[in-house]
Amino acid sequence: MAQEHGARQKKGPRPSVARGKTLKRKRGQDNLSSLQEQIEALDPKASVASFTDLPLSEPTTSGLAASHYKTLTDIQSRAIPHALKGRDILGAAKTGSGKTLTFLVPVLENLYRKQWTEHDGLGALILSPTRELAIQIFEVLRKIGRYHAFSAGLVIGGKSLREEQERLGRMNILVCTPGRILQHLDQTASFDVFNLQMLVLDEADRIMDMGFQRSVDAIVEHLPKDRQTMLFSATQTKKVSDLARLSLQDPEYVAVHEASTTATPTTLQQHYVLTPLPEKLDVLWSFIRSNLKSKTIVFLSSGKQVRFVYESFRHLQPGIPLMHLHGKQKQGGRLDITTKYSQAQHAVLFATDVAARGLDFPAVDWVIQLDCPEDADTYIHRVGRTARYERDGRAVLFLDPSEEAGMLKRLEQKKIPIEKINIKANKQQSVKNQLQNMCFKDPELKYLGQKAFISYVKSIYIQKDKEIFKLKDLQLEDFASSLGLPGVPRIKFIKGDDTKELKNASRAMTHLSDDEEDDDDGAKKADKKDKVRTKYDRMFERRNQNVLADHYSKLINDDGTIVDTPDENDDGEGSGDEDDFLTVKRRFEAGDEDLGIEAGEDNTLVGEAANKKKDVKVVNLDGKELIIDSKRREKLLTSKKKLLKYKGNGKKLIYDEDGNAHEVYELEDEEKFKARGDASEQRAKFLADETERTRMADVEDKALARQKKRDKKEKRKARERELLAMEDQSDDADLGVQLAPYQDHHHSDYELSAPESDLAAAPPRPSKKQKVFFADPSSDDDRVPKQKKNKGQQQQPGPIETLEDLEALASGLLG
Ligand SMILES: Nc1ncnc2c1ncn2[C@@H]1O[C@H](COP(=O)(O)OP(=O)(O)OP(=O)(O)O)[C@@H](O)[C@H]1O
Repeated sequence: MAQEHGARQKKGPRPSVARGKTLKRKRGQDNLSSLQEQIEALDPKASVASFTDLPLSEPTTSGLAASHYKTLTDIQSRAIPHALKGRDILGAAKTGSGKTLTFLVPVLENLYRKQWTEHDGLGALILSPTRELAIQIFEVLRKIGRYHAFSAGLVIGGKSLREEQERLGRMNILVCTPGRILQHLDQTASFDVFNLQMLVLDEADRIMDMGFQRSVDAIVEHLPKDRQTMLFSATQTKKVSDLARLSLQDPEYVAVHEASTTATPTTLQQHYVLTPLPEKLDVLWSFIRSNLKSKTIVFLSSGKQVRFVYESFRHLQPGIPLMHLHGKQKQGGRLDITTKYSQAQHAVLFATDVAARGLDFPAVDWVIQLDCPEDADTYIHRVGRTARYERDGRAVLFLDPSEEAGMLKRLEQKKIPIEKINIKANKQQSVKNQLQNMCFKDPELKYLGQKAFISYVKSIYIQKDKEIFKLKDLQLEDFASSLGLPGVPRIKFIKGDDTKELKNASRAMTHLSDDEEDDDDGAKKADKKDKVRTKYDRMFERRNQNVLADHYSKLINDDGTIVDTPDENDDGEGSGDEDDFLTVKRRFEAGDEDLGIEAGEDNTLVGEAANKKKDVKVVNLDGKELIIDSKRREKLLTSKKKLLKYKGNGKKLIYDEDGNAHEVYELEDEEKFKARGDASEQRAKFLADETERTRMADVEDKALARQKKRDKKEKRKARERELLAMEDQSDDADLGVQLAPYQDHHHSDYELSAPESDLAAAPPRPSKKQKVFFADPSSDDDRVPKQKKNKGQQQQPGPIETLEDLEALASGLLG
């Protein structure tokens, strides 16, 4: 925009064009003041039926209409008016009731009424607990915000920090995951949030719980206190501690379904089946075989469980597409799966709780909880993936007899109606023998099975609610054999493991490392202590080492040296494996000749070759040892640049007034030093002083960088205002009108808009034939729920289909 105005000033606008623009601005200004008046006059308690009844700007109204949103849902009609008036909101409404629009509409509107431009910086920050949900929110924002001029970005990790850094400073609205945005707040000097107007937490109870506690508190520290804050969730509470942490000001608690008799959608049928742990997989298999024309999500307690069930069922070929989703997959794969599953008519998705909250997969028929959820809230969110926005859905919870009483009590406390059903005996099939066969033939699958077993047992062990989860009551031996395993894997527990912490901690940091999960007795403990061991070391120490995939085998050198490669894509939020933090010293193979590198005068390089046939050790100044082969050595000697690598770091010298060089820290006279007191005290004091000095310097640097940026922005804005005023003066002479600059942004490069495909038709409903798997205990009737017509269900248009699409989106500038 600044460029545009600069050019205009030089040439001078043609009178007719300028008059047209002035008129347009005047109209905009009038509309804006009238909108402001309407908002002030708006009675937030009056019921609003249609979006056109709300005092919304033209771009938002058009965006909603183009996305086929006409009437408001309950939560929308009760919360949007408060939010438009700038109130802090605590929004609670059932799953699938339209909470996303409830915060997105006010975000767009409140920034629009403030005439937010790119020079104003970040106006709204929307936090989501998972990447998938952030992507989904971002897509809805793109749909309804398509006629606005704001710039919006998606910051969810999984791509280069630097690329994001470059663009962040230009964003008006950001949708992000807590970890990644905190990284930017700490590290990106150009990213300034001093002007932030709105903070939104979707799935707020999840974001405020222990897993994100530190990140959220640190994020909030960066934000201005004077802002509008909105919290939404299907399991939202009025927890005082949360309100204090976010400094909410007199929030409006909008709990639409608080008075409702159930906490879950009324269109959802909920059942549980009593299935002893060793029979779970048989029942699940039989269910899938009987519902080949359905769309189902199966929730399991860990990524390892998900992988095993997915891989083994895939081998068994049930006759329906199978997919799997868990936090350890790479971002591209995760995106691919969510897109494919969204578009699928019939499919089974095996997932961890990464898919439990917020995801709006269209037309899901069944939610199966193969593993019991950790609490009733998780239950509510999992089953909420079906029966969304006026649709029907069915949910089935698998309970081991030991879990039944405890879980039913918890569900009742949360007003969740659930009924027991039985499995029709004639529909049951067993896959136990097939799994045993497969594990025998395919060691890789057996290995996955062992991992699945261990992770399941551990998941039960670390659960907090011991009224539900009783490890000692589970038939573990039979469970292991139901997975096809020849024996029960040995497990060692560490006391003090905490469910939430474990779930959220980077996997690399958990106590539960692979060596504790081994069923192997061959690994020698004494050895383990002395060596630096990688995950590959541990794999090779296992008895079942032939289970390793080709990929791992390639990592072994001929002589058995193991090469560990760092996972560049591991962003700490999902990809990578649990032990990636362990690395071995990189080792080069021994060469034929000696290195011939002599110690230099400054002793930077020491060549040491005891024997021509042996390794050559190079010790650099930092004391690191490297072993170099002959070919590499030759190359090394020809390349000064490469040699620099072994030279260690240079010394920093300071010159005094007489031009004499000094080291930064020089030894002082020993007597003087002793006279000043105890050495350790002096050391501690020195460290404390230096730490404080660097901290202060860092604070000053950051403040300076921010101030510079603010000044620059201010200058730019002042210039823009000046130009507009000049234009106004000349136009006023002709027309006597005032200008409003925001209209100029319309359809500019920074527009928050993208062409959208129209809504896809809802997939056909499952046929009657496929729904005869579960039987009501009180009757033999196979009656199925009537499927309601899919009234106005908003399908995901799914424009983000590939990683490239996501990168393009995440890069921020849309239009
Ligand atoms: N006013 C509306 N008219 C028609 N469809 C709507 C309306 N509001 C929301 N929807 C649709 O309802 C579905 C659920 O909306 P949304 O994802 O916002 O629910 P939610 O309350 O956030 O659910 P969850 O608690 O699971 O996160 C979406 O497909 C959305 O397009």
